Amino acid sequence: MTQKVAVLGTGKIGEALLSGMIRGGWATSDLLVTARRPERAEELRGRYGVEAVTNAEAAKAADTLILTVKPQDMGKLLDELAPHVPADRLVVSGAAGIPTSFFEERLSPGTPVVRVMTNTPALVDEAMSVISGGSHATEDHLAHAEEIFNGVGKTLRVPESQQDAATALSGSGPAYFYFLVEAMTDAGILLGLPRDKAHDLIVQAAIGAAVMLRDSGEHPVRLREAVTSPAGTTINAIRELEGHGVRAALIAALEAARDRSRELASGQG
Ligand SMILES: NC(=O)C1=CN([C@@H]2O[C@H](COP(=O)(O)OP(=O)(O)OC[C@H]3O[C@@H](n4cnc5c(N)ncnc54)[C@H](O)[C@@H]3O)[C@@H](O)[C@H]2O)C=CC1
Ligand SMILES: O=C(O)[C@@H]1CCC=N1
Repeated sequence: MTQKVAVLGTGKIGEALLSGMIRGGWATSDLLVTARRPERAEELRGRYGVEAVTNAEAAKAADTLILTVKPQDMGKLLDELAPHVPADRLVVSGAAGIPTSFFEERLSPGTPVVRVMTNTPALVDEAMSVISGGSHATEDHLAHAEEIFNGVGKTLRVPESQQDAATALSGSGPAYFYFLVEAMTDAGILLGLPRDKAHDLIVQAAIGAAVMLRDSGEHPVRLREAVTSPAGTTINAIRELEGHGVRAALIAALEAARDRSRELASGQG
């Protein structure tokens, strides 16, 4: 069955998903987008050849509605959409924090809702998208959401109770790695390297480490031990990281991200 999919509120994440779906072979005639600003709608039309419509038109025309506005804008979007969404539409939320019950309470009784937390590597087909169904989502609805998000990377189903933790780990996760690269590039400058060289060294070390983590089947501890020679350089660095509480800082940071996701649950911000 051909399914028309609309991305509503096509900002950074919405565009990443849209571009991935087109790369993955979706016909642009099966895709719709909505945007708040007319210039943005025009930009998306020009860049991808997709039709840009109003939120109400998208609700009528598409079988699957993917809502990618900020959590704080979701209540307003649902107020606008609710009168136009028949109960047989699949509603997919990409927003942090907001539970499926928030949508179910505002849409026609029985509307299936799937919650997905993806991340920006969707732009390079390396997303991690974590998927949970609401109370009316069937196996078919979850499989359809997986089909869409598998096009931009990996997917994983979790109980909805784990979504705030997933948001802290993989949703926000890329930002932590960019932060580390930024900090380590500064260290390279302190050690006398030009910024561009420091950046290239750290980025390639990150890519190499990421591929080994994914493909070697080894535990991260084993991989780190293989780098850490007796009386060598690495152990001096590790001692500093432990001394500065970096492990504890990361645990606290992810806990704070999880807590913020919980706070966003009301859609008020
Ligand atoms: N940026 C990220 O790394 C990730 C973001 N998310 C979630 O994705 C959602 C979007 O985040 P971003 O793409 O970063 O934000 P963004 O601000 O780039 O995109 C949101 C877009 O929605 C539009 N919008 C707001 N209200 C609208 C309405 N009523 N009708 C049509 N368009 C409307 C805005 O103009 C904006 O272009 C958020 O809910 C966030 O929690 C999830 C995973 C990762
Ligand atoms: O920072 C945020 O709220 C969004 C959700 C996960 C990543 N970015």
